[in-house]
Amino acid sequence: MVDLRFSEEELAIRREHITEFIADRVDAAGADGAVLGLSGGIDSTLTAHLTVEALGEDGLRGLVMPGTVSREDNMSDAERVASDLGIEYDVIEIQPIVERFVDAYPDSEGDETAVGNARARTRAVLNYLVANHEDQLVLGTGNRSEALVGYYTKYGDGAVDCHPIGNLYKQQVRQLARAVGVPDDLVEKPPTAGLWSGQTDEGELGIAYDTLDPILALHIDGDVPATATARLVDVDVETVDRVRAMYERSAHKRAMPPSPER
Ligand SMILES: Nc1ncnc2c1ncn2[C@@H]1O[C@H](COP(=O)(O)OP(=O)(O)OC[C@H]2O[C@@H]([n+]3cccc(C(=O)O)c3)[C@H](O)[C@@H]2O)[C@@H](O)[C@H]1O
Ligand SMILES: Nc1ncnc2c1ncn2[C@@H]1O[C@H](COP(=O)(O)OP(=O)(O)OP(=O)(O)O)[C@@H](O)[C@H]1O
Ligand SMILES: [Mg+2]
Repeated sequence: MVDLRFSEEELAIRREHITEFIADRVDAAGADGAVLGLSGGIDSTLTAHLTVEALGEDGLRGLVMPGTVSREDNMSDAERVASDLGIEYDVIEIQPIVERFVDAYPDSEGDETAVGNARARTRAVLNYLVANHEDQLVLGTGNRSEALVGYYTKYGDGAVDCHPIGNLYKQQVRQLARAVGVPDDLVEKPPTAGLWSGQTDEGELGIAYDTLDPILALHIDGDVPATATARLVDVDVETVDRVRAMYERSAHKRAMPPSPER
């Protein structure tokens, strides 16, 4: 299996690079710190840790935003992260807001994707409500694996001012999370978008991150042909082709909305 984890030396360099990036973005914007959504998952937990390293505990506000499908253990983990880091945080229930959207367009009721994405977009509106009012930047928590396959909600969790961990594949997110002291139970729990009940990233994507990451690194980022990638990762070539299809189908999420040339 192809291993994308960093050497100790490279890991330390990456960690410093990301904390400098966060401090530089906030400084360049003339902002008074940053805000991010805390879900109890590894991406937001790692981003919060690195932001406190960069800005100090006064530089970050966390928003814990449960909805009806949010698991209670995830929400208590999110509050534990905020308390352990010593940052200020608010708990905001999104269900009443999401219900208003569904009431406004009742045909959407029961559509898991549409309503699930409305949950992610409701959180984005709240992030920006706080950022505008507190003069802060909204930090994204997306990693490179999610970005390349488009596994996020356009203008939902994708609506942010910068992506501090956006260059790390999920395996590397786990490695850096351990290094900065994220508790093992948070590093090891199955990633979930939490948009509907029972959802997991690997279940919905149909592939484990330990398989997806090397395919992305070799075939998408490294231009290694599909057949060679399949051999190196020990999967069939159809799996590599399926990942390429996800990458191509989601190109619109990684680009500015286009206009006619003239
Ligand atoms: N070719 C194209 N050119 C321009 N725009 C295009 C387009 N194709 C679709 N679109 C637009 O994009 C929309 C579809 O994109 P979008 O609204 O994002 O919706 P979609 O990609 O269908 O769903 C979001 C996916 O991301 C997952 N997710 C969401 C949030 C968080 C996480 C997580 O890991 O935590 C994962 C979620 O489980 C789901 O699988 C369409 O309704 C259309 O408006
Ligand atoms: N209930 C929630 N409260 C606050 N923010 C949330 C909530 N659910 C999702 N988010 C925001 O949306 C982001 C995207 O979710 P995503 O699941 O990709 O990351 P994660 O939960 O941090 O990590 P993991 O992928 O391991 O579940 C989160 O990092 C967080 O910023
Ligand atoms: Mg999650």
